[in-house]
Amino acid sequence: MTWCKSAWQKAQPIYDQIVIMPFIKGMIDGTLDQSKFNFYIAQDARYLENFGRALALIAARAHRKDHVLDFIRFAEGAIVVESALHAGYLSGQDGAKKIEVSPACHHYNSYLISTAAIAPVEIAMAAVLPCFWVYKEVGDYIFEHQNKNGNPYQAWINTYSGTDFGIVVNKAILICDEIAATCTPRQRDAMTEAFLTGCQLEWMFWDSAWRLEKWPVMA
Ligand SMILES: Cc1ncc(C[n+]2csc(CCO)c2C)c(N)n1
Repeated sequence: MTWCKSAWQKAQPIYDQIVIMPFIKGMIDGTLDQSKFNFYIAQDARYLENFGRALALIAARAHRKDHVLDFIRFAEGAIVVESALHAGYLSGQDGAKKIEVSPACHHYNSYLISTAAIAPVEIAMAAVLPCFWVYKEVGDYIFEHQNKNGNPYQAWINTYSGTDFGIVVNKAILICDEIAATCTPRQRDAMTEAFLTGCQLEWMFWDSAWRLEKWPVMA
């Protein structure tokens, strides 16, 4: 079995808990409270900037030249393409108002940047894979079960269930399998651990938006 298939099998319990989250159910039927979605989008803007930087760091550290190029393109996608989706949802709101990063977003950003900067590069690649793969699976799941009548979250759903995004995700999966095939069992286990951590952080990101998460103590 490929590394990706076995990693996904291990992540299945996390994925199963993601698709039943109230945030996801709300996007499916279109009833998700606008304030929770706005919180999510605002946090995601802070996340995407860091994610783009993490991908650029991995590009710089990749061993194969074709992987350098792939990760440069992923980084561009994170910053440019995704920002367009965000701009659509945030239009009409005060773009200059930079919201405070939530604890879950802060934690995810720190994990991505530190892993991309100093972990062995195969672990860094595994750590960012859930950002692609979980979104593809969740996007497809929502698309299949959605209420299409005036769902305010249609643009989001179309982005992550679309074929263009599918091609990018398949590329990220293929790269991890290519790298895992060159690794020792111990390195592959470390990749799996990083992959599972990324999946947990994806769950936490949606959970924090549902709770409009705040810092437990403030100045
Ligand atoms: C918390 C969070 N995780 C993953 C994504 C999805 N995503 C963001 S950038 C990118 C790759 C390049 O387009 C992908 C798949 C998101 N938006 N927010």
